[in-house]
Amino acid sequence: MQTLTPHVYWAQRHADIYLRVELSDAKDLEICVQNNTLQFKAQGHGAKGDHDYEFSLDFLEPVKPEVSHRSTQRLVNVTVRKQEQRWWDRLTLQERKPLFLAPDFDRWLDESDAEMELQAKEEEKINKVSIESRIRKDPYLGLKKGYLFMYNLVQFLGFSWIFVNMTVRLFILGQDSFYDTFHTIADMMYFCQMMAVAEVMNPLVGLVKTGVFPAMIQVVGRNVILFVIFGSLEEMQNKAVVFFVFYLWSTIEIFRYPFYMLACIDTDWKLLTWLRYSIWMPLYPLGVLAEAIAVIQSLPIFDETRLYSIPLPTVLGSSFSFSFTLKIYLALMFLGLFINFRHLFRQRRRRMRSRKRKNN
Ligand SMILES: CCCCCCCCCCCCC[C@@H](O)CC(=O)SCCNC(=O)CCNC(=O)[C@H](O)C(C)(C)COP(=O)(O)OP(=O)(O)OC[C@H]1O[C@@H](n2cnc3c(N)ncnc32)[C@H](O)[C@@H]1OP(=O)(O)O
Repeated sequence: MQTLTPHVYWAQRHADIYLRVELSDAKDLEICVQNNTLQFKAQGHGAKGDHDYEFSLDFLEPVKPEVSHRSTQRLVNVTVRKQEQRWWDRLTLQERKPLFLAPDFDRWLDESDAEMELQAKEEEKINKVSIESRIRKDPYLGLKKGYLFMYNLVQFLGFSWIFVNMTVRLFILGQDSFYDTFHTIADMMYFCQMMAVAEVMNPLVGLVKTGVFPAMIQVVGRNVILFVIFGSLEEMQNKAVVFFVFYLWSTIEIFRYPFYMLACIDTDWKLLTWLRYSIWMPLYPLGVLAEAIAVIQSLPIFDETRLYSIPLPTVLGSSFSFSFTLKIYLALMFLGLFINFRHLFRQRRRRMRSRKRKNN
């Protein structure tokens, strides 16, 4: 039988050379690398029909002696590993390309595309390792996510009940609904705000990756208003300010808690994420303003009733009024507003940046 040369197509990556030999039903394959030269011999059906086909290639740079190959009905794929991972200017030592050799455009990449492919593979590998190690490191991950999901669900239901109840009452009763908000809503608000103490505990025990201090400002700030100002002064309970404070609190929470619920199941709804990280901008200052009005309205009542006043020895006066503490607290509220506004702004920027990165 006459010995002929098959058509050979090639492509490269930083670590490998790929050869596609156009030979169908190839048998008696002999493929090896000796002295940096690939020797290929096989019998099969090529351009000139059934024959023995062979070729050899002197590589431009050193390759590893092991060769892997896989033959299909239509062709033989040969992979040769480069000794050093780097891009070659051409395949063969001789500058003139052998006539039987051509680029494999199905696998062809230029150097920068191959670099990007390599980078993507590396990133995929790193992600896989980090996911695997996270799963391996934390056997309670499912339990933690389950707890957080349930916590957020309960809070979402609580605040939704408050929000819907207040909205319906506003539509039916108009401004009259302002004055008995406390009596209809307070029990549920007590429940939700007592539960919210978990929001300080969660980052403390490492359940969520966020600062303890902003959560503490938020929870302490609201609970002072709810339990000390509204809860202990009956005179405050039928004031319109209760409506505004409760309405502003619940408006953010009906978006924040479902956002967290979705985060627990690794889901992200664009609109919800945008709302969670945007509507605090008008709501937070308005909330602090409403809370400050409540504190200011309570000052004369504390002075009158002497509630929580500390009796002093007669030389120092009769007693230390709680309203003095509240005046200091008023200043702290605006400091708290500044700290949390900055915190929320950073969270928003971080979140939007990571979203942009994901989209690119
Ligand atoms: C030391 C005591 C000082 C006392 C000083 C008193 C000063 C008083 C100042 C009072 C000011 C308070 C005013 C306030 O009451 C007014 C209002 O509320 S008005 C209504 C508008 N309000 C808001 O918009 C604020 C809402 N609240 C919050 O956003 C949070 O409470 C806050 C702590 C401010 C910020 O939340 P966080 O730090 O957790 O940020 P993120 O939401 O971005 O979360 C970070 C990552 O953690 C994950 N996470 C957090 N919580 C959960 C959860 N429950 N379940 C699951 N996952 C959670 C979240 O997914 C983020 O993960 P990733 O980074 O992967 O995205």
